[in-house]
Amino acid sequence: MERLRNIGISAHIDSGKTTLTERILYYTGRIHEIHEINIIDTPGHVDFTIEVERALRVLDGAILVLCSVGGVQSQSITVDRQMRRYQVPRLAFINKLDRMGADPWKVLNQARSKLRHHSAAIQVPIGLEDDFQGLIDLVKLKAYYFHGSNGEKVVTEEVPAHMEAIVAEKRRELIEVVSEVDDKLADAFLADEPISSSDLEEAIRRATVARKFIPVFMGSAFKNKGVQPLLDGVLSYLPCPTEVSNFALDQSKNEDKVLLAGNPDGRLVALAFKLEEGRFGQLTFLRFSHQFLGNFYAIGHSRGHAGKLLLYLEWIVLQEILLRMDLLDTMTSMNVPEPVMSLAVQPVSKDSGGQFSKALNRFQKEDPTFRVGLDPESGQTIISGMGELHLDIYVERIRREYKVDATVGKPRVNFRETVTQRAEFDYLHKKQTGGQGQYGRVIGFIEPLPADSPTKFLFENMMVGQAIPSGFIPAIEKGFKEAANSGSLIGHPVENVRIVLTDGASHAVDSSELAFKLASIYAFRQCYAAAKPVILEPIMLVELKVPTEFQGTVAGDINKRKGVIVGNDQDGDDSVITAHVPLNNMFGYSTSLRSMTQGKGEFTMEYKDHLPVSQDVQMQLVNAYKATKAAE
Ligand SMILES: Nc1nc2c(ncn2[C@@H]2O[C@H](COP(=O)(O)OP(=O)(O)OP(=O)(O)O)[C@@H](O)[C@H]2O)c(=O)[nH]1
Repeated sequence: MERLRNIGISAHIDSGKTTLTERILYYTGRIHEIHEINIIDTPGHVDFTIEVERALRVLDGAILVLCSVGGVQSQSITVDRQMRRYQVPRLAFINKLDRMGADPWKVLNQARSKLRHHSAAIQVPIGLEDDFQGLIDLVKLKAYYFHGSNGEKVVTEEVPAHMEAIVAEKRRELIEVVSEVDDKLADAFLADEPISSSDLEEAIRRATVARKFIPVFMGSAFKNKGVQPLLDGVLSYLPCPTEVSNFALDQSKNEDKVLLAGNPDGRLVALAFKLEEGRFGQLTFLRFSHQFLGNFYAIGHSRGHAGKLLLYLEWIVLQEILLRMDLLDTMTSMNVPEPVMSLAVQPVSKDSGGQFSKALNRFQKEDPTFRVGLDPESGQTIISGMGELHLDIYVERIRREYKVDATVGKPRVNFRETVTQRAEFDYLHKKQTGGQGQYGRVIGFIEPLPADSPTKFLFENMMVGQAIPSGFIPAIEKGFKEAANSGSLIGHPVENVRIVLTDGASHAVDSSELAFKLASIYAFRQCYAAAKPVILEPIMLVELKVPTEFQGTVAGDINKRKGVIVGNDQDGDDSVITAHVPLNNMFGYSTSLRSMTQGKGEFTMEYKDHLPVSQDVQMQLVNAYKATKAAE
């Protein structure tokens, strides 16, 4: 275990992740030739957020790759934020030192200013660009050169005399920076005691594992230089599985957290972090608390379960594993973002309904950001996800893999509705048409939940006395829930609402669950307008990088899209713009950015928040909704 590392490699596009990964596999003996395998990696696009999130969920450490020319780019910021959220200790690797314009010191400063990294270089390069020859390790004070056709022979030499001054300066900087976050090193540094290689190495390790420091490595993956020292760095400075607290949920104990690796009771537990429905059934990716030597087999089945836990699994594990495994745990809550976009899909022919639902079931199981629902009014199937591309891919897979010809509606944004003030209801539902009548009266109020409320819908029965027999309360809650599913402004779910029942009335013969459920639905609709409802729309955090000559045009266009520019930085010849923009105004944005910047601009976007739309937009949306309803 001490020499095992679970790591991820994350970076802006094109910085050399794939090249670096391949070299790592080569030098660790996993592949025997460079260019031998294809690496399956997770695209960094917002539409595939969940792939990145679940990978981060099971990592113990990571390497953030930065390009020594491009520096800290828009996606570097996004992936760095994700790693921070999952509290993943990390190293930085400044790649492509062989390229023209390579400047690792500039990149290190950007990491400090833009990513707020507390970091320092662990190495100094010997030469740069065409002349990049090797690296000096500031901890061990040795020079490394990489010989052989694939750089596999690492030759260690003394620090060249002409570099002693810069090495001394950078080593002092490293010690200073680490001292700021490591008391033990600080004591030695302040007392002016000599600091040995191993003292320094241990201090760097403590600070990195504690996520207070990010050591910076350098090299050229493509030219096979610097990868082995980076790997040594992974071993020296990133934690092994037993040093991090990775949790799963204990099903048998009401979802208590249990420690995965290094589990103190020595129980065999596992965390299921990804499911894939394949030709041979379900494939489950697990992280175990123990290391297995040799092969083992497991068979199992799952019952799907939405909610905080993504899936509950039941397992039967063969052979001796069966005896040792007393429970198996499942995914702890990942950051699963709410889908922001939906579209209607329908199989053209009724005969393909079976295949169609099979496809949808499978996608839902594999991808928690992909949801399937029914439009309560039209009865159409609605799929929701993280963006246009995300949904396009599933529509295409329905066609290609399941051979289902489907009609597809226009993608639309997932609006929500909410109330802004308290409103009272008092509704009597009464019908007497021969036979048994219907009688139910509900009295109470609805009001907004506080912004930080963990639930989006809360029903409370605060009735004193027995005006309504308690057996009818669940039906009342059900009625309110159903009504809140589709608000009367534009038919979207009403969220952040608290409904309180204070009184009511019933009839000995005519009251029924149905009568109370209907009374609640009508009560909700009755008081909804008085609660001053508003429409909420998804707002995206958009990061743009464009050559400065286009900055004005692009910023003007963001304003036209009702975006708010929150940041504007200069990065060499580029402008980096950060803005909050309504998703509804971002359809087809990549095409228009391309034409505004002659193809030179790039952008990333991720979900930020749901916020109220302006009054005029609300009017437009409400009118459009009324018009489609009238046409039906
Ligand atoms: N000069 C130079 N080029 C490099 C280096 N590392 C990678 N490249 C090149 O940069 C390009 C992108 O490298 P990849 O390894 O595909 O980068 P990536 O980060 O996996 O890219 P995406 O998967 O598109 O995000 C390729 O043309 C590589 O050959 C390097 O150290 N020096």
